[in-house]
Amino acid sequence: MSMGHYTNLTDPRTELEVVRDWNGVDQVVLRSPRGAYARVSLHGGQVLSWRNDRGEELLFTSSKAIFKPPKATRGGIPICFPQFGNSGTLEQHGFARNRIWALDEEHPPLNQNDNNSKASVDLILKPSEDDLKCWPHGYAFVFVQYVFPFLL
Ligand SMILES: O=P(O)(O)OC[C@H]1O[C@@H](O)[C@H](O)[C@@H](O)[C@@H]1O
Repeated sequence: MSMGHYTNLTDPRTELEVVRDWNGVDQVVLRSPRGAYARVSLHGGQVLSWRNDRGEELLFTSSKAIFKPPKATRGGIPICFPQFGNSGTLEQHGFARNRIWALDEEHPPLNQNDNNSKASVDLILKPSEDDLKCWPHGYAFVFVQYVFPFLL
């Protein structure tokens, strides 16, 4: 699999790999030359870990987190869509946290003119028929680009 299609790495020293988690879901792992680290799961398109170059975890994950679909992971950076909390008729924080996202190969980088060293991960969620039945407001897809500025 060509990783270059999935991320916009402006620092060629950055290591990137796609690994499979214990549920068979892909995760994108980024490592900077100085040891900073990020892990993004395609389950929910969620950032699960972000560590600085001193190895310190910058994101909270609950000790009660359940890392198994269809339960959303409690912690990291979740994508709450199309509702937050119980503000609508859907499951808490919407269904996007419980879907398997895809790495987006087609979207052009949003930060094309920014020469700072960094890496980004592009993710896309396309609605299923069932999604459109329970949330019939019509949308083509949800696109998310995470930009990690630690890769210096
Ligand atoms: O427990 P979940 O579904 O992962 O949601 C995370 C948290 O989301 C918050 O919005 C709620 O106030 C918390 O009660 C909840 O624990």
